[in-house]
Amino acid sequence: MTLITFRKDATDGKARTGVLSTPRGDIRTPAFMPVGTAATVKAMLPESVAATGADILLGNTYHLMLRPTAERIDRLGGLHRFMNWDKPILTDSGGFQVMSLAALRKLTEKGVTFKSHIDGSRHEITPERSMEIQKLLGSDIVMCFDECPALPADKTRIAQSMRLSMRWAQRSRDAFGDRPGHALFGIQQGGLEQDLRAESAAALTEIGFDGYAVGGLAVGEGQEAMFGCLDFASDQLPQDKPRYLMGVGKPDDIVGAVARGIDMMDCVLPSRSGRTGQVFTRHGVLNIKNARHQDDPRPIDDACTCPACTKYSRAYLHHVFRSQEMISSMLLTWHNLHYFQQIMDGMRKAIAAGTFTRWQADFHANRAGGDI
Ligand SMILES: CNc1nc2c(CCc3ccc(C(F)(F)F)cc3)c3[nH]c(N)nc(=O)c3cc2[nH]1
Ligand SMILES: [Zn+2]
Repeated sequence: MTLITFRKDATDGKARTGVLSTPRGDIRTPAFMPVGTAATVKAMLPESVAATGADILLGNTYHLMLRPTAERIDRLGGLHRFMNWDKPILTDSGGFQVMSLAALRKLTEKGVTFKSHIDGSRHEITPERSMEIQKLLGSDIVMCFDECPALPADKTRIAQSMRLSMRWAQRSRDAFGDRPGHALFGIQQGGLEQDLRAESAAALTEIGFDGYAVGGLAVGEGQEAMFGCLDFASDQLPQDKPRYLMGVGKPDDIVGAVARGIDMMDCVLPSRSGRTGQVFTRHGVLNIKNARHQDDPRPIDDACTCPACTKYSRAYLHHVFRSQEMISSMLLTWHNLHYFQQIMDGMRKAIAAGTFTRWQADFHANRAGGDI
């Protein structure tokens, strides 16, 4: 069984481009990973997600352990078979979702107990149980079980939480065992504190992982604080392994993160906002429900090659959104995911050509207003 290998093909400043190879397929980096929370990228067929250019998608331990349960998915052949996605899947470890979704949560050294937001049943996730669930799901890239502290929090609280996550990282590593062809990623914590992030990076590097996530960000700190943290956090992590910034983000967040050494990102934004009528374009954001679109025969973006832009007018998309037709979510989600993948493709090419600085300037100039 081949291992998972990360090949860096080029760098431009702190930005990198390369390929993360797995037995289920290659992931071109920098990579954007669509969120497929409960075994589906909402409003998209798997073949449509692949057509947008996604090489990997995200699944969720928390949601799937509650319904339909990891054991049932395992009995049915694993998550890839279950959801008809044969490319790589990365699953989060569940801790973040428990803290943001579940009720009556209790955090101890052992792990987290909570009440299901679906039926009120009681559950426990520990590093060991999280590894077991992710193994039952069959995901290719497994995340350590961690605690992502809610901000704002004082430095003492951030330090205690980070040190707990580092003990859980060791337990995750021990429970993951030796699984050729599957990767385990550690998650750096430490809030916005350079010294705590350094301590976390050192602890994770000592344990040894196939990739390193920057956790604890995109939790309301704002872009300036996030970029300030990335300015030092990336360099604290091993430079020969993939770096995954969790939960990011808007197009300009993504570009700024890649410029600071990030290789992989995920965000619900393109899919979730597509369902609310928010459309991302290279000239900025528009909302299709606005009355100004109701007679507009033009496509969303005449340079976009997605089905929404090549086959439909703004007037039509306005109509089906207003009428709450399912095709609205399908077309707008497809367009947004396609657009996010176009950004990644543009960055990969620019980094390989050594023209990333110019590409960034064009990216920001294009978005500077103008009627979209
Ligand atoms: C939105 N901001 C954010 N998201 C964050 C996430 C979730 C990422 C994720 C993974 C899978 C899914 C799924 F729906 F596809 F399943 C959805 C979201 C974090 N996850 C962990 N483990 N540690 C963190 O410290 C952390 C920080 C995060 N900031
Ligand atoms: Zn489009």
